[in-house]
Amino acid sequence: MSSVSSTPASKIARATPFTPKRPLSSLSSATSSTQNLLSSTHKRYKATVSTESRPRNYAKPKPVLAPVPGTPNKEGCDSPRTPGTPRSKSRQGDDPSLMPAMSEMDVSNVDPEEVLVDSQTVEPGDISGDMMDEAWLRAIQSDHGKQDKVMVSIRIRPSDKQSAWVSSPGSNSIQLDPSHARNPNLMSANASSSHNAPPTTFHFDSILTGTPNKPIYTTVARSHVHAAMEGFNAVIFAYGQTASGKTYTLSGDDAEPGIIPRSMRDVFGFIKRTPDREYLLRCSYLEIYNETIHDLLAPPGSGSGNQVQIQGGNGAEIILSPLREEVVTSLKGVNEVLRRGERHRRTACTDWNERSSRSHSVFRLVIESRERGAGPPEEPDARAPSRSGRATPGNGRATPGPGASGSRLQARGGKSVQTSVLSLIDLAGSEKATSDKDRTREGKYINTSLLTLGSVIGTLSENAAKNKSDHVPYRNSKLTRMLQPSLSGNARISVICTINPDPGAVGESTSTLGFAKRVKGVKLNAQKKEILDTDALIERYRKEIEDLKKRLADKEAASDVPTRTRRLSAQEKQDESKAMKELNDRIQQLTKLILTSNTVEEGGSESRPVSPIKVDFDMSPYQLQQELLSARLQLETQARQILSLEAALDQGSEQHPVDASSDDAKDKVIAEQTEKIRELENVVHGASGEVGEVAETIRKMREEVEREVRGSAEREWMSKVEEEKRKAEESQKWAEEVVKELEKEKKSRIKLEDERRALAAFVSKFDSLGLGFTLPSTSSPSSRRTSAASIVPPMPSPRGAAAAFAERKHLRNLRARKNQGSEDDGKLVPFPTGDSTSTVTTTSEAVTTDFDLRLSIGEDNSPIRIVGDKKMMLPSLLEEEWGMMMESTETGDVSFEGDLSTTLRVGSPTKASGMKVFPTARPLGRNNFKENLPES
Ligand SMILES: Nc1ncnc2c1ncn2[C@@H]1O[C@H](COP(=O)(O)OP(=O)(O)OP(=O)(O)O)[C@@H](O)[C@H]1O
Repeated sequence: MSSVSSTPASKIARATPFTPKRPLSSLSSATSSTQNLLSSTHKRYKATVSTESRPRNYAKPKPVLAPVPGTPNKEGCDSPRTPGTPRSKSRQGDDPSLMPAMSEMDVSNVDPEEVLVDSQTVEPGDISGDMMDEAWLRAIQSDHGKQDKVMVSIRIRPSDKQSAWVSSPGSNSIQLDPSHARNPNLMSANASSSHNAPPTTFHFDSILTGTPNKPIYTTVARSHVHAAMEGFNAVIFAYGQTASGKTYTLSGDDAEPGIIPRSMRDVFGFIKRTPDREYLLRCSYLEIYNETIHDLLAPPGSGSGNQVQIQGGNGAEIILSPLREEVVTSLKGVNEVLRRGERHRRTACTDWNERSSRSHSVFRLVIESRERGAGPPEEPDARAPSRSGRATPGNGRATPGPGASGSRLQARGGKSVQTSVLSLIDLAGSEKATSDKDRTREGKYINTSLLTLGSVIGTLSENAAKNKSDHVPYRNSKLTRMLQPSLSGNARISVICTINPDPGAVGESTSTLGFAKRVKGVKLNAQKKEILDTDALIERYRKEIEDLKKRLADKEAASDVPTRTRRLSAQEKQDESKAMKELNDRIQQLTKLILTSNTVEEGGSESRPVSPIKVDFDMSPYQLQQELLSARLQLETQARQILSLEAALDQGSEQHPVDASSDDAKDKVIAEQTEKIRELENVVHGASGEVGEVAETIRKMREEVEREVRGSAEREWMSKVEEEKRKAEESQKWAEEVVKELEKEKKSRIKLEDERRALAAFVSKFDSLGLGFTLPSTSSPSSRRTSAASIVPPMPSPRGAAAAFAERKHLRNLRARKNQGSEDDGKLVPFPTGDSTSTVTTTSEAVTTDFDLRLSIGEDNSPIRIVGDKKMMLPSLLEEEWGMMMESTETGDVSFEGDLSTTLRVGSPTKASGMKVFPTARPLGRNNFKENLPES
């Protein structure tokens, strides 16, 4: 065993503001024991050397160690100052960039979804250069939530004097050097204690020494920071007499950053290593000065004068209002908040500490996290009252209190949101009365609140040790009231008790170690806090109901002893009826949520709802089915909620057994709730009946629609068939008539042909007898007209009768045309101009008798002119058969006017080949015929 001694002064020089101005009386040489203690403590948590642990520049040794409280040294304080008005205008004006009002990151000004931090957004510079010891990480992670004890560590401040305390290297115990057993300070400390002989040996989780802050962080804080990141509330605080090194441990300085800056770096490191979650980080900074809570980040001139009130809560949760919270997304942001808060902290030069904390300061980080890649946020129910949180003045938005009961981050896609609070607390140090009036007054407040903390811890530890439930006086100070949720169990707690090893401080050190010992006895039961979305909540309710039913059954089976036999104190009765009221409120709230859902008619005084579904008869059967499905789901949800209400009611009775004096009131509450449940059941049954009716209506409607559809389709098809039949009959009739006409036509043609043949035979007979005569040449109409005028009895000539016959026929036709033409004159449709001459295609196959000329010019029936060698054609035949108009040209060609669709037949296919057909540039007007026709 070796004595705990000082650290060499050359190794403890640090930058301001923590460097006291008072010179050290002497700087003794270092003893190896301190180093040994340190190394022995930390070898269990080996981590690779970080940049922060590299050797510092210790070239400028500075006196840093303050005297023990028993030896005030007034010369040390150049000008004692009271930081009574820390946020005076002049201070605010120092650096406009640090003015809180300017911060854009006030939680009430930002959209939480926009400021989430995840592994991708963390800057490399924001995380510690340390390589994580994987084994260590696994060990602490498996331990999360299991620890039911406070972690207590002792940090011995380096001293230039002979230490009064000894500790074996590698041991976690500390013992008072026997030579100091009769130390007057120890005796005076003992006098105020109820113990006969003060204990002089103590065992803790770790005994730490030395100047470096990194091993301190690794040993006492890292596991708790990780627990907070995993969803558990965590509290780390430093306790000890003034000038023993609490602020140095928590905040440190530029050369040796303390627990707060290191834990913030670790937070970002943790996020970097957790790629499957996203985080919302908010921090606040406050202090308790003379039993008043002040917001260190509040903007200047805020209405409440920066004072914060503790509101409501049943102890499990408290709400601080108004408290500014700032969203942080980087280490830089956190450091800025820290700097701003520290500027406003109340420190003063005291007899023992150049920069003594005159208040308890609390730095809080609210951590909300959610699995990444969840669906869109669930629509918050606007009608649902806020379950917790406070209204931020001026904007009406809720901000959760330190109990972190309200979540800014929305649960979504069945994924829960984890919420936890990491609180890092630098307590003011206990101190003796000083010559300064203000300091003495502050000291009184500090000591009172520390005493209350001590007695709260003492009661808690005793309750745990003796399985008692004695009243805990949390409300006796602001500090204990604020720490109530954590101290009553729902947090992982690590306490660092700092002591001054000087013989002159043995009394205070013993007292600190006694406090540390009591803290060790406090039992914890930290629970993760999760906020669930609807799907997850329903699932959770279902499990909870099953669990509760099982527990109830077990209990009933295990004991017949009634649970309501316990005797309660007045305070406990009050607490219980309050708890019952809260339960009642919660049930009412849930009831309201159910009743204000769409199933209830707005403003209806009756609890029975109207039809949960308004049947829209324009909906398709499919839509109606969907409606029915959603109604069924709604019904199931209501049924589950009723079950959970029943379970909550059962749980309430189980957790808060009532004594005889308040039975009536509680029975009344239970009767009210039972009545409400009955009403809800009516609602559900009513809804069920309605759903049945709706289903029947839908079924009938569907049948009707199907009948209707089938009927109308059949009718439509029948009318179509009728129509087709009618058309077919008409076509048949028409075809029959056409056939009849054709036959008639055929008969008349045969008759005509016979007549023609007979006539031709007669004419040739007539000619063969030499009775015919020859007409003069009729190459042109004019010449024909001349010939007609000077007509002389014709002389019989060979084929003269035939020619005469043809001529007569021609003239007859022309006359007929002429008569008709007088009606049609000017109505002829002109030929499209510009058409080129087309060669008539002939079908040489038609060699036997006739061949077809298929005219392919245009689609209309415009007249055409056929030009060809007269000799090659049988004009008379053309004229006779098809009514083509023949006209002689000067070249001796003949032209025919006819119909485009006409099929021309000529007697000699070979001769007709090469005949040209082309559209006339100008239609042949009737007048031409009139002029050219000989008078009959
Ligand atoms: N482990 C340490 N190594 C080197 N210097 C230390 C150490 N602990 C404390 N000091 C120095 O001792 C002085 C007092 O420390 P500190 O201000 O942290 O004490 P405190 O407990 O916070 O006091 P108070 O309760 O009055 O605020 C400071 O100058 C600080 O730098």
